[in-house]
Amino acid sequence: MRVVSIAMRTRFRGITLREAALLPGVAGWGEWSPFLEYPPEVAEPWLRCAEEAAAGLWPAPLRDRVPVNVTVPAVGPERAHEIVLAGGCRTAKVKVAEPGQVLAEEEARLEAVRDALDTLGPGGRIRVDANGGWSVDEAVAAIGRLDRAAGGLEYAEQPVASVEDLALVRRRVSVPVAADESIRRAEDPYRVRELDAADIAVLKVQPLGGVRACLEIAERIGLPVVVSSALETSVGIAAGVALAAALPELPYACGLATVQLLTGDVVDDSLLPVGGALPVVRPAVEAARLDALAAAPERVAHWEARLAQVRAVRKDQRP
Ligand SMILES: O=C(O)CCC(=O)C1=CC=C[C@@H](O)[C@@H]1C(=O)O
Repeated sequence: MRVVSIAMRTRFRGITLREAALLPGVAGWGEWSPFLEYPPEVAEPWLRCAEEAAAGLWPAPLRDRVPVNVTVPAVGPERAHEIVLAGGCRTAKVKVAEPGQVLAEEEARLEAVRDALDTLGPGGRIRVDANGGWSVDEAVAAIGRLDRAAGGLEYAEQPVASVEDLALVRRRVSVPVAADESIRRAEDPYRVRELDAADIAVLKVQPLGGVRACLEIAERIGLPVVVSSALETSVGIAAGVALAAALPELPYACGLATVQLLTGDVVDDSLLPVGGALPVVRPAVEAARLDALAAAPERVAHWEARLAQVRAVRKDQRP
């Protein structure tokens, strides 16, 4: 196992330093990078994703490029404008409902994003992600206001935390609703379908146990899918790209342009968007980069202990 530690360009999800473990296998490296606070049971499907990658078990691609969105953290309007211009993507996903933020700041962020997209040309789309940060009434009010500020929202992702509330919000707003945490953190990801709680399913390969597991969810959930990242290096992003490339239909841009949020990477040819899309490739890991980004020995020991804990959880789960 190799462990890397990479500084973020902008604080995102409360994180300023991203750690990832890379596991070798017959087909190359797989990335295992569950967030540090996740207990072993939660980190277990993330490991299945890394093992699948290292074993070379991805399905054949159906396309050779994957359209992506630029990800705009909860930053001020000037910075949001810069990020959208620099990204060159035609779709922007904007973080909203972060603690301590007021709606007026979010409206200003969305207006700046709209302005930057229009500078790049016609047809730009804006989606927002609230990470379950609103109550039902707050979500209904905020989505209306943000829809106006954005000049039309493509969709609102996880406006409220529970799947029941998601269904309530969906019935009260005209903007389409996407489910993320209601799928990847749920006991039963298919409750979203049973309750008619969403128009779109956001799938992340690591938390959901890999590319093939996600393909199965996509088939059973019966909703259009947006593949999104978990802030991986290009090794982990390649797994998301493999899923996006294998889906029978891909009507929306995917949230896989997040290598832009990192200050370093483990490959020379990072999976960064060109003309708003990622190429469907699996970039090769560079040994020199693993060395340059290597985490401190105590952090490597921490990840090794974590891996042992996840394997112990698996043993306990065996009948
Ligand atoms: O979807 C994107 O544009 C990028 C990925 C992204 O937003 C996230 C990645 C990792 C952790 C999450 O807090 C966050 C998300 O909420 O989807």
